[in-house]
Amino acid sequence: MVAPTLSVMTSVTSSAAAPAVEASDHGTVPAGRRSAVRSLLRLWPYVRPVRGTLVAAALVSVGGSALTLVIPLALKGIVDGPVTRRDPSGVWLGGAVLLALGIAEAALFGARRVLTARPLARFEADLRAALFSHLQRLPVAFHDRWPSGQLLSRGTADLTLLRIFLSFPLTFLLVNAVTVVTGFAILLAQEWRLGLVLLAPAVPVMVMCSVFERRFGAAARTARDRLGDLTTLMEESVLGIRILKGFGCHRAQERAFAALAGRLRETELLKARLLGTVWAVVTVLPELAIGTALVLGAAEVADGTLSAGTLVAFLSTALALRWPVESFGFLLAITQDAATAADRWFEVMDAPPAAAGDRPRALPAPRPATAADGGLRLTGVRFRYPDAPPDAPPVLDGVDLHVRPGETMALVGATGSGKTTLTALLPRLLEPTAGRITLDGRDITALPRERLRALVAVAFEDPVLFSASAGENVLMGAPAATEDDLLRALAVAQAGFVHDLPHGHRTQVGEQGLSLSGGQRQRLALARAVVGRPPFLVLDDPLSALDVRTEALVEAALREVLATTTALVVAHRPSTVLLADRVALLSGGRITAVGTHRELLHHSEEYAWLMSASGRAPGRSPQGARP
Ligand SMILES: Nc1ncnc2c1ncn2[C@@H]1O[C@H](COP(=O)(O)OP(=O)(O)OP(=O)(O)O)[C@@H](O)[C@H]1O
Repeated sequence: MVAPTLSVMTSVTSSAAAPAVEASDHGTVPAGRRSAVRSLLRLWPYVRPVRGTLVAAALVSVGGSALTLVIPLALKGIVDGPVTRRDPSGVWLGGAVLLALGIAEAALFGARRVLTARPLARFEADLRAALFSHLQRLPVAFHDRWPSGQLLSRGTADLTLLRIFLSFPLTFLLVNAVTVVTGFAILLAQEWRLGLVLLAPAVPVMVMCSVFERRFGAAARTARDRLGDLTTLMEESVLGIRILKGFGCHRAQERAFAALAGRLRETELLKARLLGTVWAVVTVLPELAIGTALVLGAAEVADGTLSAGTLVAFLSTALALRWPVESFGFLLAITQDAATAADRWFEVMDAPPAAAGDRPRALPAPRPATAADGGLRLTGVRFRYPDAPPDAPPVLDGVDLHVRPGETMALVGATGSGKTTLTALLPRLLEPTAGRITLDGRDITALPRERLRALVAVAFEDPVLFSASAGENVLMGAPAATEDDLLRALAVAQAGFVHDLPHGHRTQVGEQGLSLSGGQRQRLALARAVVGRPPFLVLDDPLSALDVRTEALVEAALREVLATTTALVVAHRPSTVLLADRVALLSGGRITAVGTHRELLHHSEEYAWLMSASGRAPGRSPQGARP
């Protein structure tokens, strides 16, 4: 069994080698070829249910922005009318109209927020639920490859970013575009020469925005991936706190954290610099244009070719357009962040889930089941981990094994010989690269997964418990089981300690069962495996964490359970081997010997060595057991 290890150092060194803007390992589309619009459009199926609300919010915002543009026109009317005529009541009336327009504008923008809050919270929740459910269906090989922090950040911060994008930047990208086009039409209609002066910066601003979009997109991707690495490191540090403290590694961990956080900071600063540059350009160029228009317009008013009211209205409109224009840089930045978040979400969602039934590759033609097919049979099973080095031999290389109906077979092999890997093939947590596994003559790939997992129960060497009550943890093995089944399973696994907990089996056992001892967790995991009375039982060294007295008690109870099932039990010690009717020796990726414990002791030097405490190696190395 390969225990989960801290991947901190790996992630730190891999990131250290990375350039300032690099691609992640996890299916990143190179920034140059990526289109933010295409990435965001892929979200359409999830946006569709809230499209009505978004359109309504956009219309309300357009209404608000239209009022923003109407206010300068009302101002022109007041300046050219009551102010020029020195009519106080007209000025008061004009002021009241301006106030009403201002209140209506604020009300419309407020309404947009109210309209979007609830549907967008639902949109975010739907994406999160879809990701979670997909993660549950992805094969173990996927989870072996992906660091947990990368998945956590994609299911949390990235989705919040997408909701924020839909609630504000998306609407304002559209609304501001409409406002700017309309505003310039009004400006050109009022005084076309001054309007052209204001339009002059449009070309350099557009070029700048396109360069910015590309570079910011790459930086946004790097930042989100680095945030994922940081999340992984934090999660591992919290889960592995006992090891870190026990080995005094917390300083090294802090250094690793500081290095990763420093790299994330660098990327965020790069983003800020890019945003600062584009913001400066889209602010300064229009300001210069407005200044130039002011000077030229004042000269025209002095010449009498332009009314003062028109100049006031023109400049008010130009000033009203400042924010929509300036905000483009900032809105583009959020759009890039959101497109990156969408890419990262789809990278997980695009990973194919484990097949529900048949394996896609061709199976040998089925033949009628015979009595000899009963029990558990592995024929020519090969397995290689997808991330193993290309020159590494397969972990399993032609395993042939038959566990007869009702028999208990112990599986013995040197450490690293592939015992845990073999047990993971039976409930299809891993898929063989070649070969066939049958249960009572039925190919496991032809069984629906739920059916297969009801037939085969597994207790792994590393007993994982969840943040739930002790009883709920056991009943995960058979949700339909009754209280009597639960009590029987607890008795079989010698888990009577549960009754002494403050609330009996309803006591919460804490995150990952860390409030329990290793032996207690192992007994609960054993109870979980036997609670559903499975016809096939796979136990990976079920007695390893028990003291000698409890081991004897569990053994006695296990004998009763094993008598009623077909079982494969990974064993490291003679006491566990003695639970079995026969023993299979796994060596060099194959089953090299099968027989009773006594027979193998006599006929297999490697087996005798494995079972002895002498430490004297046989003629060949048992480690990996390859010549
Ligand atoms: N996810 C993985 N990716 C690549 N190689 C792996 C992976 N998991 C295990 N291995 C390798 O497969 C081999 C078999 O591992 P496995 O855990 O099945 O051995 P084992 O016989 O159960 O060992 P032990 O007795 O120590 O529990 C080992 O060399 C291990 O390094």
